Amino acid sequence: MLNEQKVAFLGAGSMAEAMISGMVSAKKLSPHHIIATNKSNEDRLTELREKYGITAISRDELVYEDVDVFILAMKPKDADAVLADLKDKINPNQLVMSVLAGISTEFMEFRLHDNQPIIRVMPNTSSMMQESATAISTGQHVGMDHVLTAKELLSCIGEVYVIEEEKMDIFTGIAGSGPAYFYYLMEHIEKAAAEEGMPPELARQIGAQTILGAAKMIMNRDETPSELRENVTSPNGTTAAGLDALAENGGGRAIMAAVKGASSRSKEISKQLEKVHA
Ligand SMILES: NC(=O)C1=CN([C@@H]2O[C@H](COP(=O)(O)OP(=O)(O)OC[C@H]3O[C@@H](n4cnc5c(N)ncnc54)[C@H](O)[C@@H]3O)[C@@H](O)[C@H]2O)C=CC1
Ligand SMILES: O=C(O)[C@@H]1CCC=N1
Repeated sequence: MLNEQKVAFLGAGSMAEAMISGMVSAKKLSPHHIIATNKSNEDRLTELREKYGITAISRDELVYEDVDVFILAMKPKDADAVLADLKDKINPNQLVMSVLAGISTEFMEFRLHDNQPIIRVMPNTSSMMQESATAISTGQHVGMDHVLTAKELLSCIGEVYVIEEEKMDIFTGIAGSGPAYFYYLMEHIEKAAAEEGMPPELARQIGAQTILGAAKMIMNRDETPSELRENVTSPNGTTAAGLDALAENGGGRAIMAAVKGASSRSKEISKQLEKVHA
């Protein structure tokens, strides 16, 4: 189904690259049918072309009518300018997907054609390993065929969850921004290990394997995370000491604050744009 589809990214930064990498690895689309575009950075396009064998061209070179699916992948602050430009170049049969944090389908629908099918997407950079947790929510003019196309395309980069748009902010707090929390955790694991004399590279491998193992346990076992944690924790043992230190230092609160902070920022971006364009 995806075979003949042409997918054009508008914006060629880290998120676009992570998705492109996953899509190329999945081999469901011809790499030539994956098109990366940006406003002006030609070196970046050359890099992507050489690394992934895709079509990488400037926005001005893009033949808009040949594209089946557009993926908006610039920063939210550039959305308005890009949408204004896009409106004159696309038709209402083309599917527009957007990975922009905080930009609602309503905002995009208002700026494109009546009846434009728009799907809001929240992937994460683990797309590069085809391990993204990706959410989609649909605009008013999206049909089942569009949803199927989006799901098939995004399954190239990992798991896909269809959610209500009002849940996009919290999804962003958990999954869009989520990899950064685990990288931050790893940075501190490495630091503690180094202070105890373990080489950081070795600590990195051990820490990553530990996160991977815990994730697989959560995904494949029936126990809840609390039960799994209890199974690790011997009375008066090492884990109890570690968890006590986490609690004493506000570990749980800090994790909740991170998720809620990112979610709030997603809401705030939406509100700021609504205000500017009211
Ligand atoms: N980085 C991440 O982990 C995630 C990012 N996102 C979303 O992805 C989007 C892009 O984020 P990043 O890739 O991290 O940013 P980035 O700064 O790495 O890339 C932005 C890209 O947009 C291009 N650009 C800027 N103005 C443009 C225009 N007018 N027309 C075409 N291209 C234009 C830039 O040249 C650059 O290639 C953001 O909206 C962000 O909310 C969503 C999920 C995760
Ligand atoms: O930091 C950001 O705004 C983007 C959206 C989710 C992850 N990165």
